[in-house]
Amino acid sequence: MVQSSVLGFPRIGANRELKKTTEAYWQGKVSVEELFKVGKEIREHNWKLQKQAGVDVIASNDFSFYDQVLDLSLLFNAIPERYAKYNLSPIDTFFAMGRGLQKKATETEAAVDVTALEMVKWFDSNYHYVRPTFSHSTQFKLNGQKPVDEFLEAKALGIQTRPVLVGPLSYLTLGKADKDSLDLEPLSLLEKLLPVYAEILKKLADAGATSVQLDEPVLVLDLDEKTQAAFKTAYDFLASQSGLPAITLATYFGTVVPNLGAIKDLPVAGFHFDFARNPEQLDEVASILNDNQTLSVGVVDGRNIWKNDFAKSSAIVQKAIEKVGKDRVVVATSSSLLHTPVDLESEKKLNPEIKDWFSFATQKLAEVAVIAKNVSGEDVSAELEANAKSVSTRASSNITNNEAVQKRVQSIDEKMSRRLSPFPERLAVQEKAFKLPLFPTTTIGSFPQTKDIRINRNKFVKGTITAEEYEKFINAEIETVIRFQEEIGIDILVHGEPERNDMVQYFGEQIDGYTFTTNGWVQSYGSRYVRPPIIVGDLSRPKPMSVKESVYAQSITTKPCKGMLTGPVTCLRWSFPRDDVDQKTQALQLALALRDEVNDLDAAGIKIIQVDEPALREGLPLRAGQDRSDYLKWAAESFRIATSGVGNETQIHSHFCYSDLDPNHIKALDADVVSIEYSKKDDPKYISEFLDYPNHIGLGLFDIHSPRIPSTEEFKAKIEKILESYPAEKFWVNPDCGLKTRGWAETKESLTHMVEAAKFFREKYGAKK
Ligand SMILES: Nc1nc2c(c(=O)[nH]1)N[C@@H](CNc1ccc(C(=O)N[C@@H](CCC(=O)N[C@@H](CCC(=O)N[C@@H](CCC(=O)O)C(=O)O)C(=O)O)C(=O)O)cc1)CN2
Ligand code: MET
Ligand SMILES: [Zn+2]
Repeated sequence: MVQSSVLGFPRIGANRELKKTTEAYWQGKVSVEELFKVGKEIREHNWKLQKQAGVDVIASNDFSFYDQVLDLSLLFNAIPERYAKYNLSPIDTFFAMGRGLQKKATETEAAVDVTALEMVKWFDSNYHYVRPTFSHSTQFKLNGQKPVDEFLEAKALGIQTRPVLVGPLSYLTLGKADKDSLDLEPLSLLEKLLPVYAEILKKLADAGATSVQLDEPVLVLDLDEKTQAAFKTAYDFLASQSGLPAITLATYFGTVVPNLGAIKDLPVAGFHFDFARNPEQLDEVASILNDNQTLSVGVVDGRNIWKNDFAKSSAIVQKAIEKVGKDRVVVATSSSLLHTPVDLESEKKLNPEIKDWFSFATQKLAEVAVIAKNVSGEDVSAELEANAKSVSTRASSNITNNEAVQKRVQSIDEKMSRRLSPFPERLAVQEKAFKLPLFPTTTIGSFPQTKDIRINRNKFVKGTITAEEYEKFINAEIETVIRFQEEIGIDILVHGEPERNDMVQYFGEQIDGYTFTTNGWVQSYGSRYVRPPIIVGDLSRPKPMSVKESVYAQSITTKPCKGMLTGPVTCLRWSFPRDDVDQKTQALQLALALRDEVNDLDAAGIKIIQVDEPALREGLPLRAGQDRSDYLKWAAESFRIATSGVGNETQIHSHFCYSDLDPNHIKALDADVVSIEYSKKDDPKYISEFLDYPNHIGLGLFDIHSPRIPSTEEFKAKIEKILESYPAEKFWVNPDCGLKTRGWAETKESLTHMVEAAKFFREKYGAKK
């Protein structure tokens, strides 16, 4: 019998229990015992669900209270001294590393003030991990035994699990040197790290684990020779230790073929590969297996919500069986299911025709089990038949086609993606029009999404308040935000985005060709989740989406008010895309919809328009090559199509966060002003890369993920440091990103300090001019 396997299950709970409890814990509203209890309940529920669905190989240690990479940093004691010094409990140290901590002194406890570690994109997904941060003083040792505890928890329920840990090479490669140790190369720590891996694996074996899954997703990236060679060092070392569980080395999100040399002859029990994304790698990866190694065939996509095509997947698995034999093949999800919503059954409002095309994490469990049965020769004809019917109904559905949209995409010409004049000419016109001071201050768009806003939106969605009442409420919120900004002296105001549940979902809900869920939450980072809208057909904008709110905001102030939109690439990347049409086409359709919106805003008198593209980098194919250059072309083209319908006097802004950007990618967008996340980029080299960027840049001066409030002096010191290399006349002052996840108290103070610092330099430089 061919086994079925799931690499990891969403840990947020069917009704976001994890978020609710963690946030309550942070607010001091629930005890640590209650927090741990909810974690345990979620784990138990998930394991039982998988068992019931007939999954043979079930993961443990896929749970985390914040992030699975941060779990390892805590487990291996990679805790920078600035956190360790407070002697907080392990869970509080963990949260402090994840999100920073600022606490006033009490009679019994000293004050705490520490920023969070850097948070970065997990490969090309909208999940973010906390970057391991090493220094010369990092001393790896086991700190607790979370994987063992969770393994034993499952065992007590009678469920034998396969613990999953990020593997040593991925853990180090995804990390970085701390600011006090910039000469440190993370990979140089491998020898010190390996014994600690061996120790935890040994403990797992002693607890009864017969196998473990070590995730090495870095194998789908371009790796230098040193890193490739280090795989052999690492896995030879683990194989030389006695009494460890059997290791399955798992890769996903791409093809491993260019790095085959790194994994050939590794002494592991088996490999897992992503065949949902790269079925073509089968021949080559199968050829490197020795006679005993198992092949875990990832065919059920862990990254999308489309129902699996059983016939197609079974054929891939059959081919794997032909190569290595039935006994050595496992049918699996392509990656952890972390990236998919929990359960389709909780969606009560979906059009039934469309709902039949989808499969969320819970449904994917059954898919893996059915495919395994099918290739084992069991009779699953009823399931196969139903599946074939769903697949063909979707293929022939006319919901997905809009000829007018297709024609418009075909008629795109080069002129549509070019601004009227080059930047210097635009700048001259804009300087006259806006008369901005040096160091102009602005924010990225959103202001605190308070409980009150969410409750009122919820009432509006449920129909307990009318559209008029809701609009009145939103306008009052906008007015509060405008008055606050006027009061502290911000130069370019925003309306605060109170009407938006999320920057992508909000637009998705207003664009034809999208569908959306009511409970399809997916973890983005920590306790923050998203409900990605789903692209099911050709995309078009029936009417303006953001004009009303922006125009209202501008109508109550004499200062310039910036309109904010989410760019085509980000709308695409943070949605579940179609898999029957290429991504470029979907991006161009979105670009045209947004172009209409930009033009409408412009016509309504909004002369500063920001089109956010924080997902631009995330969409970059993981490896250098043709795909990557194609992507960069159509991504930039999409942005420019969206923003080039306006005159020179209209100032186009864009915003980027959560990634190491390449200035060239940003240049290609030709935005007049860009704001980029910067506050946690400790490496001075980073800014030098932007020195020749011709247009204006706002470098993010504070971390918006943390409630921590930087002082005016701290802002001044940051600006001073940047001015050592960056020219004052191109320098805008703003936070790292939007403030929606912050509370008002810290928002007010932080922004006030930021503006004070800007004014200080304005005077200093003004005097010099
Ligand atoms: N899509 C997306 N991806 C992104 C970002 C982003 O902003 N959007 N930012 C970056 C970081 N990621 C982030 C992801 C989520 C959030 C975030 O704030 N999420 C909110 C949910 C936002 C949302 O959809 N809110 C809805 C639903 C809110 C809600 O929970 N309502 C209650 C009812 C009201 C109440 O009692 O509170 C309920 O449904 O139970 C709304 O406001 O309408 C959260 O988890 O808290 C922030 C950053 C990268 N990727
Ligand atoms: C993740 S980027 C967020 C941009 C958006 N305009 C905001 O301020 O929230
Ligand atoms: Zn941002």
